[in-house]
Amino acid sequence: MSSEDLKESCLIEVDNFLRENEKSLEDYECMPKLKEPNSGIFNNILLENEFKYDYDEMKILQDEHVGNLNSEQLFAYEAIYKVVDNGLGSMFFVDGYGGTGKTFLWKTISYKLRSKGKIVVNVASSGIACILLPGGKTAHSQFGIPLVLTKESCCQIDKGSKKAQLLIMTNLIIWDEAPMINKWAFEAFERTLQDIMNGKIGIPEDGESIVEIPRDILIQSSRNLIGDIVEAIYPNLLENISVPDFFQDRAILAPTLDVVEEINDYVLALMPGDAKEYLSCDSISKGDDDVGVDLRWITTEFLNEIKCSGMPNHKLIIKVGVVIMLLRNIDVSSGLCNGTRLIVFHTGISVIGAKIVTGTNIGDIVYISRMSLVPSDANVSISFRRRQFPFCVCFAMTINKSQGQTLCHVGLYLPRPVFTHGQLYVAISRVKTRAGLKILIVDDDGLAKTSTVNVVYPEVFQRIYR
Ligand SMILES: Nc1ncnc2c1ncn2[C@@H]1O[C@H](COP(=O)(O)OP(=O)(O)OP(=O)(O)O)[C@@H](O)[C@H]1O
Repeated sequence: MSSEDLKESCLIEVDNFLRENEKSLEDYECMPKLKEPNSGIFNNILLENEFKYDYDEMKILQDEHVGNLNSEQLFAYEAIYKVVDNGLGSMFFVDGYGGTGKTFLWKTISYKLRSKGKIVVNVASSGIACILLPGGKTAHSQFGIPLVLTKESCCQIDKGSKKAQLLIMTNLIIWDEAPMINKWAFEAFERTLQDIMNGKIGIPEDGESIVEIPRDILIQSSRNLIGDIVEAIYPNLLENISVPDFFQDRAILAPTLDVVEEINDYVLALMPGDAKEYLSCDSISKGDDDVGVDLRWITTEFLNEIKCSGMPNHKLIIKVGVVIMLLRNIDVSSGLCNGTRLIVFHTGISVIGAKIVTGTNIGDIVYISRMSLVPSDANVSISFRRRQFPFCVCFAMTINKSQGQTLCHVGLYLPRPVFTHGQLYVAISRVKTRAGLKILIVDDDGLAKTSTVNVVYPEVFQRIYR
């Protein structure tokens, strides 16, 4: 092969990789171009990718899946397909507890429509859920939803852009884990759709009620509240610690980060072995002097104190055997995404060795190094960077972080009620069986209660499969 041909082959290969991620060499001025550029249909890679599906293969998959649908899945499948096929335009909210086959339904509908040459855009609110959808992406990346949202936000989709063309031609949008995203994200997306398509869908939904929790699910509390919930979910911790997979299917959920940290510190202290401490290196983002804050007051110690959602703490303490959760999408194709849980087996100076225990790559061994992270939390008004391992300890996790996980034992600890629509539903639907669910609700005096404020339907408890 001549060096010219070799160069062309390399460029084709690079172009193919870029196309898988909805870019091409044409998007980069500095890159050499292909001799015969692949302009594709409509000169739009997003549409090109949607029309790449092999109709016969989709038909086979569709037949396989439809034949297996249970009656409830079939009902939803037929209702949705009828509306899409007739171009009627509608919105469906498909409600189902964890593991009852929602993703299976999305797949079936996607195969069916794709086998007919229709376009289905599959998104999920979290990275961990989107890898389970055929051709899935996070809602943020697919719709250009801003990381920092306000009431007036719009998505970063320009009229006439490739993304706008795709949305105009789309027959169905499937949004998995929808309740777990800030409502401003939907409002931003709706505004954007109105802008590029002149349409309006959906009506506001809201509601709040007191939900009485059945006795068999409640934890009878002593005065050691955290000890009680830990014992309910991680019984006889010291004896069971060496049992393979003991931690794999268990987690305690709580509404806020401070409570989650308290539980994690408690369990960490119970575990045998030497604790290793990893400190981050924090710095103000360069050139970010427009925040209206006198930067002379922002000391390193001040930055170190900042704790926010989606960001590891300045001080990370772990031991061998500890369960951790990734806080960034590192390599989605290898199952290393935001929300993946792992168990630490090596605590090196610059790398942490861990085994994946959730998602698509269970059992894989990975080594994680430090990375530079910036907060995406809208409540953090200072732009700063933190160089730290991109994970947190996760015997307990926030309800929001638990989306996409299906577990055998879930402890829900509510020292204060859930605070956003759908949160209690998400927490409870993480568990596979009613027997695996334990809830501890605490009043202002630290005493166990039997009810909590909620914004979903009480029937949820009657229909968890036993
Ligand atoms: N009708 C079906 N026939 C065969 N297998 C099914 C069917 N429905 C679901 N499953 C299987 O059950 C398991 C759980 O289903 P699925 O992942 O679709 O649930 P889910 O409701 O999306 O869960 P979660 O809320 O946790 O995301 C999967 O392995 C799926 O393949």
